[in-house]
Amino acid sequence: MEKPKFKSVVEVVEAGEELSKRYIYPLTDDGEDQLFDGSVPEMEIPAIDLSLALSFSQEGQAELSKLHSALSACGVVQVMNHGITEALLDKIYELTKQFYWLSSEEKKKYEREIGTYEGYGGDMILSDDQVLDWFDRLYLTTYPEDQRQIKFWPEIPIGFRETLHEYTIKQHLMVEQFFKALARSLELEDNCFLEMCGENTTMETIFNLYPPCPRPDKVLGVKPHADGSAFTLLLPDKNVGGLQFLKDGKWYKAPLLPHTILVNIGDMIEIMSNGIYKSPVHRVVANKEKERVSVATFCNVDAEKEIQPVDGLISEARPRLYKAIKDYDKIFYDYYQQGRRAIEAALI
Ligand SMILES: O=C(O)CCC(=O)C(=O)O
Ligand SMILES: [Fe+2]
Repeated sequence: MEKPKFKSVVEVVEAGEELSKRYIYPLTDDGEDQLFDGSVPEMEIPAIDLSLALSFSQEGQAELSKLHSALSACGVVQVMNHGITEALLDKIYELTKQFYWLSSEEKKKYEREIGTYEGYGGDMILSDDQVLDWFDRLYLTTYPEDQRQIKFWPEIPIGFRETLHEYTIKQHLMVEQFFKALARSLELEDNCFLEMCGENTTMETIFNLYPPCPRPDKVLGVKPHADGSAFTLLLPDKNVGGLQFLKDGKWYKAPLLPHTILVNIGDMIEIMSNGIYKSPVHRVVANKEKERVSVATFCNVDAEKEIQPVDGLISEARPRLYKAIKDYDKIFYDYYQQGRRAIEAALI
């Protein structure tokens, strides 16, 4: 159960208080962990033309092979030709920033309640010894429409609701295409994942703000985690870096990638693909001078559906890795806040 509210990071900053110990990461024996300052090597994230990948042409086949090798090696790609205009992506960034520039009083009209995700607030605190992440967020269910809680959708900045609605419709089309590309890249029927996910695939969009942090050497924007989604569409800040991925035990920073959408695999597709596609562990480091924003959309499996590795991806050479699992989101958050990977609970 969530503990009573701590302060939002913006409130901590505004009050000019000394940094609470609750944000400081304890030292571990692994010196690598302490490199929070962004001086890690840059990761190359392959670019995939989504429209071309689905085109039934030779070039399309090459694109699908590229997708396969990227997702089996590191679980993240930048997607181009996704059907969403640059202008719309720019508008989403802009409205996110404008929302966070509002007064605390205005933002609190959309404040989430203790023990629930939806709305504006800080990191959810599940235990007294949990190290807190340096972000504030606005968490909104966007799809299907009848699951929206409109009272949490900001009325100001003007246009926020309409633009998020438009973005959701466009994302939904892209999500269907991406599910098909995933299936095709694994030589499965186009609708294989879509059918397993159920008709009620849900989408949640999270608007993250990382204010400047006085101790970026000791505090993290977001602790290391893998996403519990099927996959995540991510718009990282166009100008301020901070996102890092763990690959073969080492951290790499994501390059700044204006105008593409990063898509990372989440635990659901790792399970359904029998571990062929990886749900990458990632984190966000804090920045001393600059604020950073990002907008992540989690595409989730219908909670009622049981998910498991697809038959066609199980063989003698590749035995089944995961059991059938339901209501994954219920166990996910507990594991997440302990810095553990929830997917371990699904391992055979
Ligand atoms: O801010 C980012 O770039 C990533 C955020 C993230 O990993 C998440 O919200 O799950
Ligand atoms: Fe994430």
